Amino acid sequence: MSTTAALPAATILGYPRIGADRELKRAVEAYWRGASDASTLREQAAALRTATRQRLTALGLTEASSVPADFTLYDQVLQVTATLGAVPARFRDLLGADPTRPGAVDLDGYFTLARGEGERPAMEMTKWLDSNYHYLVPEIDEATPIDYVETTIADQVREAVAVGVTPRPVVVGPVSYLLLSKASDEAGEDFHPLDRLGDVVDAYGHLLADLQAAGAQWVQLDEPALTSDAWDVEQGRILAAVRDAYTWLGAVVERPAVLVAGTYGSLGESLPVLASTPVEAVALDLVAGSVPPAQELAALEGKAVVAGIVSGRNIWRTDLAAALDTLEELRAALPEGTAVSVATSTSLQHVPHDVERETALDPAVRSWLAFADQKVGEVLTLARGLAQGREAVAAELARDAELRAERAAHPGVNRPEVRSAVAAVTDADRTRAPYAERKAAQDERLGLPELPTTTIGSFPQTAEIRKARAAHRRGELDAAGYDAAMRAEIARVVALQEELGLDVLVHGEAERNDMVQYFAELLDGFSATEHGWVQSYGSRCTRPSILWGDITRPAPMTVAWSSYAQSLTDKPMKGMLTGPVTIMAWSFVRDDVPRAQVADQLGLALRAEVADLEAAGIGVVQVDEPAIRETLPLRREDRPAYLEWSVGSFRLATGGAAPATQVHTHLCYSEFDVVIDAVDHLDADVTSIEASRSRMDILPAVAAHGFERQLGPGVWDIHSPRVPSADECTELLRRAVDALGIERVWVNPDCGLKTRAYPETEASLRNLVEAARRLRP
Ligand code: MET
Ligand SMILES: [Zn+2]
Repeated sequence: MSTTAALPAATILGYPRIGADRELKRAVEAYWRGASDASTLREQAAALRTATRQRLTALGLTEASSVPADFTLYDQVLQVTATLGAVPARFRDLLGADPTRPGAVDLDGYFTLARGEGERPAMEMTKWLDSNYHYLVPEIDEATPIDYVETTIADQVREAVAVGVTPRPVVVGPVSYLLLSKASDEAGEDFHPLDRLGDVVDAYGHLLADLQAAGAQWVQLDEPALTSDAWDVEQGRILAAVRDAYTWLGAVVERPAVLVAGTYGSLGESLPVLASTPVEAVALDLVAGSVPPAQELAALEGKAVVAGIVSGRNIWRTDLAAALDTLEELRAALPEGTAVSVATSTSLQHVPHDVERETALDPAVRSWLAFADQKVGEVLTLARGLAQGREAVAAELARDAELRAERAAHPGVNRPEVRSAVAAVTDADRTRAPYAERKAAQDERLGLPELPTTTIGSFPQTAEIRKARAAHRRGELDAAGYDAAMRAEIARVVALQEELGLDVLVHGEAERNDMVQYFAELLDGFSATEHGWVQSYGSRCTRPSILWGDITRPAPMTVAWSSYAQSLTDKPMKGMLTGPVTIMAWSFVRDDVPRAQVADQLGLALRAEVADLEAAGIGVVQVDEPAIRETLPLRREDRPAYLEWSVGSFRLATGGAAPATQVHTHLCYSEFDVVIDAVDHLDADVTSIEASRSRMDILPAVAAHGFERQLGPGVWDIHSPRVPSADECTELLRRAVDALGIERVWVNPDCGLKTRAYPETEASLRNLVEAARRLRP
């Protein structure tokens, strides 16, 4: 590297890829269906990139290297896997599909990695840090090919340069890539993906050279994994990896300047290590993290600093005055003359595009929000304020202060009756009768056999259900017609469960489009958006609700459906609620009160719902908390406080239930072992978890922990259309019985059935019931 171009004064660390109207989703899904061909898809993707570049330029990101080049057709981690040709052994034949690019997958191969094919399961998907985005987990072993084999990332740079824009390519950095990987099934006993750091860094060296050749002046290497200290490898080894990787990459002769981005939290001990390497700039997340101590900042002498001060995670306007305070504090603590750029804290991929389009939203609420495009404006404003002084942005500061005051004074934001109800909560409200007493009362009331069978709640969402919901939304089906359609569906699902011989029935959740949105629409304090889509994974998007006010429950939310369902059967009907933590995790949550306050407000609303279900004669209530694991803080020291309020809110929701009411909870896609203690503290009578894919591996840990209540480790992996045989279910169940004792085991699938079709649902449930019967004494 000869000369380093200055970093732009304002930039963003990434931008949503899916398109303001989900163009990418439509384009790739049409391709998958065979409704378009590869060249059409490539053209559509290029058009989307062009539109994004033009949009960002029009919004004011006009300096060289201020527009990120971070596009990928599916996932940013998979993009690195493709770039390195680092595919799992079961997909190796896909390498070399394109003779012009030896060792690389082609377009179809890229999608096959993500989606699987025939007997070959897709690469595993898991949550990206503590966000709702899912990435594809690389599977690495001693023999995984790792090389610089494909040029998609550099091609994006060339494409932009050709139209006069110098973009800043964004790539997941080498250390995070390996920390986010898992050892493949073929790996040796002691292998850790970090063992391959040298090969990965070597490949990145070639990538950097190609980016330089393509015309990039800067490259951004995202190292979000460095802001967590909860990896399965010692911190010292991670720090050594950081030092080695960036010392080595710094020595690459032909390369752009390197910006290492520490996103989703503070870099902590990684910061001094990065400071000791030749990288040209470091990005700090000042939203999830904080301004580092002065002596660490002093070590950054000679490097540029990117200050991530506008949240890439939430949808609230930035408090501009407070942000300027932080930026000035940072600048004052840095060595004299350090260049400070203003940026978002993370990529904006977690937020929707443009709040201006939300014309149906209450204008007051809308005025408090900033989506991706508004955040670009905030970054530019703050950069101007930092460079020229507050007077230069006086109008923006005044407007922001005004909106902030309006928000604080809005009657829905602060409801005294809600605040005092939360303040009046006591420990007793979060405490049920001792388990032994509950167990006796529930056994007597429910009279269930040993190894009781149940499902997790939802039944397949058929085309008819979706049609009825859509017609109702469009006003073509009136409330009575919609109600009748849902009741007919409930009756069908109840009859099916009776025929299958299940013991605890569900109403099937036909009326729910989504397990969080359903409640958000019925509670006060939430708003929905029309266009607020964010990428969840691949082509899948969600439209999170906005939780902006104090929460109240104007009317019962589930009682009519559950009691209708109960009226159709003598078997116990399970009422079905979504827990406070999951409602929060899958919504955009207000930033003006502590999360513990919000959680307790939700807890109280759900507590009232539980009471109404009980009053309607429902004897079993399930409160789903699948998200309790995914919002676990990235740093261990922050976890106890989180678990305290999150567990507390669940207990508030369920703590009023009578001893004879059986409380269930359900967790899925979770590494159950890390939260086992917290789950134990939920004090649910029955907990269902995901366990079939891991062949019940979790059970010894559960048994060792001394988790004493009932557990339903899933015996059917509902994420796949495969029907497990009765033998297979029996075998899994036998393991569960051996580990836990027959009196504690429930028999259920891994998760809800709403994404499944009826044929495999019926066949699988039949086998599941059969397995329980075989093992009953
Ligand atoms: C993601 S957990 C899903 C739980 C919900 N009760 C269902 O069955 O769909
Ligand atoms: Zn689930």
